[in-house]
Amino acid sequence: MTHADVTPNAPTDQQPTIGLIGMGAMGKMYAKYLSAAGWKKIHVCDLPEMYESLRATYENTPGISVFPDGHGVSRTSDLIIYSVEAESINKVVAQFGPSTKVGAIVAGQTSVKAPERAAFEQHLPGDVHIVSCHSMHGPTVPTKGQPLALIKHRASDEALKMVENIFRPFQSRYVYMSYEEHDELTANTQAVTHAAFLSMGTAWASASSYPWEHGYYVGGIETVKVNIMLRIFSNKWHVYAGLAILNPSARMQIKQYAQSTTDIFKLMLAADEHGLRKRMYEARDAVFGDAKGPVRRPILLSEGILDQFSLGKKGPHANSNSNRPIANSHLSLLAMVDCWARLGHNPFKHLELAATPIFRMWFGVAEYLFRSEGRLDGAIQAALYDVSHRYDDVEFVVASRGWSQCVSFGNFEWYRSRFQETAMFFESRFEEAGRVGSEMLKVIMDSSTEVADGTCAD
Ligand SMILES: NC(=O)C1=CN([C@@H]2O[C@H](COP(=O)(O)OP(=O)(O)OC[C@H]3O[C@@H](n4cnc5c(N)ncnc54)[C@H](OP(=O)(O)O)[C@@H]3O)[C@@H](O)[C@H]2O)C=CC1
Ligand SMILES: O=C(O)C(=O)Cc1ccc(O)cc1
Repeated sequence: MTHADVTPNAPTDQQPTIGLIGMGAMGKMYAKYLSAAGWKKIHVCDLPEMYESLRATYENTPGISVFPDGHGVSRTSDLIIYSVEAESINKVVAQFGPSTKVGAIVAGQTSVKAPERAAFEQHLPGDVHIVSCHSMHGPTVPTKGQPLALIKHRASDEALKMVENIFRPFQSRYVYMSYEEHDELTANTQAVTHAAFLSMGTAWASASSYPWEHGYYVGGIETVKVNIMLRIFSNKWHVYAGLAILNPSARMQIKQYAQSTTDIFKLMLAADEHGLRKRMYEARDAVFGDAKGPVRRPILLSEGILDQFSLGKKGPHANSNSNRPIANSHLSLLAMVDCWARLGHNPFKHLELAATPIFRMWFGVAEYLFRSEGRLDGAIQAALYDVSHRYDDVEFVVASRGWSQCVSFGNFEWYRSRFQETAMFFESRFEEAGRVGSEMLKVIMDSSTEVADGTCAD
């Protein structure tokens, strides 16, 4: 038996040593699952100043040994996973890569692979394998059933098999791709989706308005917008900055999103009903045309389900007769589908391949809106003639252009301050939103996995 075939039940001396460099949210998640599965030799480190506190954290966790830095981890491990900031990957691999054990396998968890690939190619010795990875979900989402990208870049089949076996306890769904395919896919799914939610947050913060307080955003689709926005702003800024700024494909997609937002807003201001309807119907047909997707149950079951996860109470602005939220232009969603159409994307393909939970939700609400003529026409009418959301819409246009410029300039400091300023505004609700958001993702993910007749429920 070789390391490649071994399971966590094997005697300790026959098990591979698994190294984790970077013990932030993702490193800790991997340590937790791998140790719980019974892998008995897990060597971890963070920055040297974290050594003592990491030792204290793991002193009673079976299988985990803490090292002062990445040299010890690299020299002793058969599989080394770098889970550090994308912006730092080059520096960290330059430091510890040369210490990699002969014949070991090296992986990275970074959400954007272009810098990781360059760092590995430049700094790793020629006698080590590169099989990279990316768990396509945040650290608090259970790994079971989620896509886990595996990138066999410079490696033997045996090395890939060993990585598959080590990660098996995650019960994730392996998706095989190249480094380039990874970055193209995540630009299409993650980067542009985040642009929409970052813009919502910045727009609401710029208007100094908590969306759950004024009654417009407390039901149905609005619940998804608010909960996911809060989830993103409660995560680390560098995760979003890295995957947008360092992904060569992301800039253009985010720019198109801002352009779609602006174009639609101009049609709204001009009350150009014919122009807006034509553009939205064309976008809908391009993205949701019948031939596009497999027949399956749509992602959202009902507004009733979503309403359970609302952070606010229906207030005076909610339409109390029908108990449904008031009409909204849904500018962020009109722009999303328009953007997918103009970029020639087929989000069904992305869903099948490797969608993150947030993309899945976002696609779900877009589908919910666009696959119902009544709902889409309601949004178009509201966009053209109901001015109650205009204040939010104008803030949204400005915010989406701001995020696009920020990503285009590639300035991490600017990104950090934009992100943190908005995050500060919403901070008091992060804890509750994390809990409610996780529950919402779980219920909706569970409801979206079965194949059914493809019709959209009310
Ligand atoms: N969070 C998420 O939702 C997901 C993140 N990812 C990706 O995973 C990677 C890690 O993300 P995440 O865990 O969230 O980020 P964190 O900031 O929580 O963790 C990164 C850790 O690496 C540490 N680190 C930095 N330099 C070194 C070094 N030289 N030696 C050892 N440790 C070092 C950091 O220390 P310090 O903080 O002091 O810099 C930090 O503790 C990123 O590339 C991210 O894009 C992938 C999937 C999901
Ligand atoms: O689901 C999302 O898009 C998230 O925001 C969480 C996330 C962030 C970074 C990743 O590399 C993967 C998942």
